[in-house]
Amino acid sequence: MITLRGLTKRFGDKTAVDGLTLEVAAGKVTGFLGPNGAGKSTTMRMIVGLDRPTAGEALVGGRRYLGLPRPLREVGALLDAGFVHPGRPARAHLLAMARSNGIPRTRVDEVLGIVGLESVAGKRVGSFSLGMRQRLGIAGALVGDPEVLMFDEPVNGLDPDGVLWVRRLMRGLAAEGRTVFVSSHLMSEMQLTADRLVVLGRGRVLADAPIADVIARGSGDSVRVRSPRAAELAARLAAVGATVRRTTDEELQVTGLSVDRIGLMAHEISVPVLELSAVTASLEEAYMNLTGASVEYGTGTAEARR
Ligand SMILES: Nc1ncnc2c1ncn2[C@@H]1O[C@H](COP(=O)(O)OP(=O)(O)OP(=O)(O)O)[C@@H](O)[C@H]1O
Repeated sequence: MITLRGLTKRFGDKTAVDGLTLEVAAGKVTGFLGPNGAGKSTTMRMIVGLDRPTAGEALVGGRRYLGLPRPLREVGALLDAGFVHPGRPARAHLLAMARSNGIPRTRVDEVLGIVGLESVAGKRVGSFSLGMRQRLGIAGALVGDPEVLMFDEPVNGLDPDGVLWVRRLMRGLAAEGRTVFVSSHLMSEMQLTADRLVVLGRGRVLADAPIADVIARGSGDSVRVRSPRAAELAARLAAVGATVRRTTDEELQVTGLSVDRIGLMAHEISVPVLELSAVTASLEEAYMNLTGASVEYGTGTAEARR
C-alpha cells in the first residue's frame, strides 16, 4: 500500500504537487491520470525519495522509502527508462541493482526472462530501442520481487504486442495481491487496465474512485430520448426539474432523471418514444470534463466542448 498525507512539492513559487492525501491499495491496479505538468512524475519521485517533499509525507507499506534498508525489495519503480548508463550491458545493470539490495543473481535471469530480454542481456543499453529500454526498466522494477510497483508511462515506445504484454503484467501483479500504481496519458489504456483511478490536475486530486464512478461523474448520467413530439416531452421533463437539451428536432439529452422515470412520464402524457437510452461517456470524455479547467498548456478543446 502507498499512503500519501498532505504531500506537497514546490519548485520556487510553482506548486507542482498540492497537498495530496490518498491511499493506493494492494491487489488493484490504480491508474494515475492527468494532463502534462499535473504533477504525476513529481509525486512518484517523492514516493521513492528522488524528490524531497516541501510538506507532508509519502509512505510505502507504512514506512518512508529512505528508511528502508533494502528498498528494491519493498517497492519497484519504472520512472525514467532513459536513466541507465548507455555503455552498460543490460544484465550488468540489473546485477548491480540486485547486489546493492542483497538480491540473488538468479533473480536477474528470471526477470530478464519475464520481460523477454534474455537474448540481448549482454548488449549495451545504448543500442536498445525505446521499447527495449522500457522492458529493461520494468525488469529493474521487478528484480526485488516487491509488493509495491510504480510505473510512470510504461507503454511509451512499446508496439501493440508490448502494450498488451504490459497490460497483462499489471493485471497479473495486482492479482497476486501487489499494489500497482501506474501513470498514463492513455485514457483508453487505463479503461482496460485499471480498477481505480486517481485523476490529478495542477497538483490536486480531481477524482479518486473506481473507474465506473469517474465515468459516471464526468458524464453526468445523461439519457438520450428520441420522439416525434420531443418539444412536448421536453416541457414535461423540465417541469419536474430535469435539465433538457434539444439536440435535434426529434432528440433530447436529459440529465437528472433515470431512463425508467423518463419512459413512465412519456407514457403518462401519451408521447411516443422511438429511442430511450442511457449515455455513458467514455473515460476519455469524463476525463476531459474533469480536467478541462486544469490543463496547463491546453489547446482549449475541453473548454470548446462545453
Ligand atoms: N525540477 C523541477 N524544477 C522546476 N519545476 C519542476 C521540476 N520538476 C517538475 N517541475 C514542474 O512541476 C510541474 C509538475 O511536473 P510533473 O513532471 O510532475 O508533471 P507530470 O504530471 O508528470 O507531467 P508529464 O505528464 O508531462 O510528465 C510542472 O509544471 C513542471 O514544470
